[in-house]
Amino acid sequence: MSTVAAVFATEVPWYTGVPTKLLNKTTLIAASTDHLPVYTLTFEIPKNATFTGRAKPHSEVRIDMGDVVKMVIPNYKPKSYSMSALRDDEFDITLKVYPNGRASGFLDRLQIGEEMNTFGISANRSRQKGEYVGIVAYGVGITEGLPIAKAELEKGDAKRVVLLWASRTFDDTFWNEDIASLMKQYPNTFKMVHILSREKRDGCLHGRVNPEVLQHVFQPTDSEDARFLSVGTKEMMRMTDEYFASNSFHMPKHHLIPKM
Ligand SMILES: Cc1cc2nc3c(=O)[nH]c(=O)nc-3n(C[C@H](O)[C@H](O)[C@H](O)COP(=O)(O)OP(=O)(O)OC[C@H]3O[C@@H](n4cnc5c(N)ncnc54)[C@H](O)[C@@H]3O)c2cc1C
Repeated sequence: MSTVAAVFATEVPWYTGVPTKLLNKTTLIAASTDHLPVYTLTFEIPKNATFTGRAKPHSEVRIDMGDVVKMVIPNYKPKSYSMSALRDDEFDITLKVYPNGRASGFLDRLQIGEEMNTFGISANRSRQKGEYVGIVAYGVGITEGLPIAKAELEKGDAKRVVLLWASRTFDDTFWNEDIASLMKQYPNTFKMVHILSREKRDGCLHGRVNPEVLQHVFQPTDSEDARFLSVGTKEMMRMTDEYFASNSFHMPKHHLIPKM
């Protein structure tokens, strides 16, 4: 074998990731007949790991820019998960486990102390500044929505950050203490709105997200300065862009973090 062929034969593809140990599993919503379970998995950040190609170190994942972690599911493929928290030596992902879900099922079965391959990847986004930030999170999309809302509040240039979270019922929500503490910390800047499709509850909107709901929830003083983000399935995000456009917030002009 020539030297070049030998190098190619041994080179590990960039999307293989590096072994990453599961340290902890926290239940946010327990499995029941009515609710799919949601867990936070805490992993140790691999030390002295080398990343090539588009893979990047976990410590360089920019939660505020929509970067994600790729969880390499054996005999399947790398699947995207938002990093819900990043600390010096650890990171979290928060996931909903779907019935027969290939990736979420594997992650659910991973035992504390076991390793799986993971890597960080850039979402290739830039941020548009604006005094008004509106975020719509659909279901488990809050795993990206809340950390970005928090990051926007910490940056300090937004005068208002409004987060609309669409869930089936209030029992499908989690992180309510984190949300309450953000409301306490930023009483004049942060506003949280829940919309529930299958429950009527005081203090929450009822129904599905539509242009009228968005107009009611997001009321920037200066519409030119308004920036929005929606987090959900591709179809939900495309639909939300259309709703915003019908309210005169045309995308990508009003995207908070448009793709470059
Ligand atoms: C950029 C990005 C970030 C993401 N971040 C997160 C995250 O932080 N947490 C998280 O839990 N997931 C996240 N996801 C979704 C995740 O990548 C997987 O798609 C999800 O875990 C389902 O994969 P699965 O293989 O378990 O399910 P599959 O085997 O693909 O599907 C199993 C069943 O579940 C249903 N299903 C799958 N996905 C959804 C869905 N989103 N809503 C409703 N039903 C569904 C399918 O229709 C099917 O019936 C993210 C996706 C992207 C693109």
